[in-house]
Amino acid sequence: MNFVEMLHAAERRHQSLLCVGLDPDPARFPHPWRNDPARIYDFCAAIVDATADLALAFKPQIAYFAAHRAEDQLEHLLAHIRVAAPHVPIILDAKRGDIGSTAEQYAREAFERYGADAVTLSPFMGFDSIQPYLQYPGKGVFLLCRTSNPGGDDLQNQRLASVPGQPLLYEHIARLAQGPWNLSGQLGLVVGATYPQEIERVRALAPTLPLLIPGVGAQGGDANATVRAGWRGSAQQTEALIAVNSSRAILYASAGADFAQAARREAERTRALLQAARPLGAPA
Ligand SMILES: O=C(O)c1cc(=O)[nH]c(=O)n1[C@@H]1O[C@H](COP(=O)(O)O)[C@@H](O)[C@H]1O
Repeated sequence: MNFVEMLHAAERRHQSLLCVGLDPDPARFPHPWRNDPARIYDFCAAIVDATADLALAFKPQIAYFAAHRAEDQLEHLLAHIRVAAPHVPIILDAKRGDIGSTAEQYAREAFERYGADAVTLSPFMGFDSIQPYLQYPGKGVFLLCRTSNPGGDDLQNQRLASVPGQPLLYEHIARLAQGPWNLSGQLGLVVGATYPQEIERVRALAPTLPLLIPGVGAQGGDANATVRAGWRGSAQQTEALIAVNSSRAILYASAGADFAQAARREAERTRALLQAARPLGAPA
């Protein structure tokens, strides 16, 4: 199964559009694990176990591991997800972007070392910085398009005077990803839940691509508006998926010993909000 097929299968199996983000911050762990980076694996594995049947995808954020010299724990975590949640694809949030020869090493890290099913990338350095990842058949590649942060405007909302139609930069990225760059059907786009109008625009420009949409939960994005803007489906089938990510709101729903149960409750709540927002006539 390729990444997109895995995503569709997980969506059907778990009736979920929720991507559970794994951004482990030891300073927010419950006692007695607080401030102990050696517990990153234990914390994340408990979250995975508590949400395995609720998630459309898991998204570990690599910086939260690397900053604590915990890459070995990340490897171990991906191996655990394969066993505990074998139907749930893993998006490694790395946001890489570099010249081809270096990108080859990053691609190897994501797909061979960690065994991720998909990766997030910055498209800033152009198509040759994306190509090495496309050499891995069946793997998914999400390109940053219209990010959830306020500073996303600085570049992404600039107009490109030299491109026919003078699109905004994020619109141009969406068109490239839907069209000429998507040689092997592996591309998807990242669009922030904090900007539903832009999600709608990206969806219009990229009708068949999976969208990774972070920004509900801690960043305050509206789950209902997000789904209505980005979800494409009919009564018969889902045409193009969205994976709506929430990290901190789930991970730190409780600071106590009940953190995993609280994470499950918050994941259930978010999943239900996303399901309820699907347009009428769409598959339940
Ligand atoms: O690529 C991402 O995942 C991403 C893109 C974006 O535009 N905004 C964004 O917040 N993210 C990531 O999504 C997660 C959001 O976390 P919460 O705000 O805690 O739900 C973090 O891991 C971010 O790095």
